Amino acid sequence: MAKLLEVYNLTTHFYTDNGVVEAVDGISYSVDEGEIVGIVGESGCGKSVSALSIMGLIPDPPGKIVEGEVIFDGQDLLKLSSAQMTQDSWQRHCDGSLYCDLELHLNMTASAASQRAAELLSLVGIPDAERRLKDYPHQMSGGMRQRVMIAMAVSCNPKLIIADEPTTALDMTIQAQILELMQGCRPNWGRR
Ligand SMILES: Nc1ncnc2c1ncn2[C@@H]1O[C@H](COP(=O)(O)OP(=O)(O)OP(=O)(O)O)[C@@H](O)[C@H]1O
Repeated sequence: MAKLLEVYNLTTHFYTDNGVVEAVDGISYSVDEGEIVGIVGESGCGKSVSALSIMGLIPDPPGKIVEGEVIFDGQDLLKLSSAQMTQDSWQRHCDGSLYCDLELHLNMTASAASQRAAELLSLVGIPDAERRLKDYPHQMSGGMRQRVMIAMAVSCNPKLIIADEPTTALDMTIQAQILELMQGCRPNWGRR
């Protein structure tokens, strides 16, 4: 299977008043197309920082990626400028609504985007999805908001999703449903 993501010797440090925190210390791994890779480790071992490093979201200062390569789809992401990273599809799910994502990134008409957004909300287990589409975040429960984020993550059929503790705020039943959903809908992420 083709390699989708290759991480070599990724090393991220934070330069704090109390010294250098070697948060990520030379990790290497790869992810094939359609493959699920789990990263486990004790609290503070660098799981989140390694994910943020890949996405170009390390706050600099105090953080810095001091070494490594992150090859996604044949391109070294660490060599891209921040403007290129922002323009690129990498960070498109960091803001905006589900509906706007569909309109902007898949060039859907407003009514098609609305219909697909309702489908995606149903897919992640939000009841009465059409009505809920018009809700503001504060009108939803924490678990619902988390499921909307997952719907946004899968909405544009991404090749890769980096999910950092995607089920933490959810109860056990919903946790299982979300993991099943993420597992079951790759590589087309639920697209019919
Ligand atoms: N902005 C920062 N400034 C200084 N140190 C930081 C910063 N962000 C993270 N760290 C440090 O980097 C290390 C790795 O943190 P990270 O959040 O990646 O851990 P984690 O493995 O995801 O932990 P957990 O499982 O508890 O979420 C920790 O020692 C943390 O204190």
